Amino acid sequence: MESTLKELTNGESVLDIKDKCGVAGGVEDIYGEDRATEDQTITPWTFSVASGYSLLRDPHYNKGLAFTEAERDAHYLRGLLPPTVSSQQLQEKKVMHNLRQYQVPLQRYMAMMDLQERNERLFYKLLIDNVEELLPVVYTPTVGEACQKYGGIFRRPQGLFISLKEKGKILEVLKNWPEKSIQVIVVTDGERILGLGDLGCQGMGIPVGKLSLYTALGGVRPSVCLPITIDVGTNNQKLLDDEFYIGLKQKRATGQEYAELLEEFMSAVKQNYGEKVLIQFEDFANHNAFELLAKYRTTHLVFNDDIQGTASVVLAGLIASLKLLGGTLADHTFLFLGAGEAGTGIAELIALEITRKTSVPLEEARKKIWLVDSKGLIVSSRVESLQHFKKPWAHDHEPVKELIDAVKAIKPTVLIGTSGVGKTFTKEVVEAMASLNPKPLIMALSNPTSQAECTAEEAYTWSKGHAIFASGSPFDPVEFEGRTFVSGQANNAYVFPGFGLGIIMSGTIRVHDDMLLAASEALASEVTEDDYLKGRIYPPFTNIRKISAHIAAEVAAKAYELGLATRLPRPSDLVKYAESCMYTPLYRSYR
Ligand SMILES: O=C([O-])CC(=O)C(=O)O
Ligand SMILES: [Mg+2]
Repeated sequence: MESTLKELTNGESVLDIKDKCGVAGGVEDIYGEDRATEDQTITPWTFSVASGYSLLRDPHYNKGLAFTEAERDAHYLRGLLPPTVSSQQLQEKKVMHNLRQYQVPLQRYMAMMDLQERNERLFYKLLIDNVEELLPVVYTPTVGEACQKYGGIFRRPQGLFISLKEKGKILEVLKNWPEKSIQVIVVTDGERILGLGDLGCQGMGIPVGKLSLYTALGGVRPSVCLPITIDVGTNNQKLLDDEFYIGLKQKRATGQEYAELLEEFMSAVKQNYGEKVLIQFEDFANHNAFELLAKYRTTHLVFNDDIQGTASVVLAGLIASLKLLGGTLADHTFLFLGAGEAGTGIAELIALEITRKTSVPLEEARKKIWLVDSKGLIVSSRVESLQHFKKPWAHDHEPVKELIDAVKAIKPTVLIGTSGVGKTFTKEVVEAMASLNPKPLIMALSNPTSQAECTAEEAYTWSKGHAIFASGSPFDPVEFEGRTFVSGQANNAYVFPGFGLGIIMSGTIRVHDDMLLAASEALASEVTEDDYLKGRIYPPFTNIRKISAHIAAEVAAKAYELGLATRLPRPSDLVKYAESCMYTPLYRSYR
């Protein structure tokens, strides 16, 4: 029988044939056991109740000193713990105290990662209760440094690594992951980590960090989150020469080889987890980011955080800022430094919002938006040589090389930095913005802090306290002439956790741009009078779970309206429903 099959298959695998005949086990066969033939291997999963030593070593269930007397008896923990029984609150106090002893941010990051590996609920309790203090530790800016040094500080693997070595076996690799039910994947190929460039396999810090925010900020259960790094090599010579580098030591695969691996990955994910797993692309280089989004947005539930998430957050800040600046979006003129994923993604969403609010056609709306890239202002005479995602922004104007000259020529009311290059909003640029506008809106979005186009202090002092400022990475409040300015953090972290929750809770199968607009409106409406008085156009992160519930509700409402939601009937109160879906990190009692 087997030899007949092999003859019949002409060398193709039995799985291929099964696929073609449409008899594959498909998504229901999550272990691949039905579809495997006798000569194919499957994973021998076992499930058992954790107890004793293994319970203490299981981060999902470990509670450390918080195991009660009864639990210590029932779960064979006697003697494995010292006599004292602590509350989670006391544990939290202790860990926060210990963390604050570390002066070096990277040590805090490592301590937090160790905690996540040791006691997951305590990790999330800390992150949720101390979000303003800990966000810069597990996320930008520290996560950037962690990725740069990832090999050196590597202890235990986190997430799933899919490299060129796994070509042809990606489905099996997915089955190696211990959780079977996955709702969100954040995936990177490490080619453009924040504004730090190609960090190859060490980009893993980003999916891990983003997903910890999915849980802490958006309330998505940790067990349904899967961080993935696709390793196709790196062109970063420093890493290739680094003996501690953890990735493939080869130059990046490109072209067909790259596309095939990604195609196998996308198919395997859908096959293994079904239609409703959200795949968030993160920190891919421009060319791949745009292509992957265009290629998969009609067949998969995909979301590019750098193009779409950043756009939604920045648009929210712009909508909110109208209370301070006056006018409508269509009355403003926007100038970007940087015409990559973030720049063009934001530009497109601003134009879309203008068309939704007015009768202005998209082509006209785009004319209010100008972009500068490394070669200068994007103008129509350059159109032939422009990458396709820049072409819509090539307006009629004479060539301008420098940003400062573009500011003087275009006279923007809003200046947005998405260049990935630090210190590019010079004193001259900020002063020019301030001379053109009573309240210049300046956003320095590049991450981490070292790549910010200018600092909060520079924006306020150079504009003599007139600028409204927001940045991608956080800055401390700034004192200027007796006033305290608190800047907002225009980071996609405001939106993606709530956005993802909205999609998951409604069973939405595709991302639609109108859902991004809904998220922007929801976030903008959370800015209070008190925030405006301090000069901020984003709410503080302290209330982020409440904000995420609102974003989730608005995104879900839009999905239902568009007929893209599959969870029926639609809950009548979506905010309440979102809140009820959210993970809480309090310990549970064990029977
Ligand atoms: O990770 C962040 O802080 C924001 C982001 O997506 C990026 O800079 O690529
Ligand atoms: Mg990113």
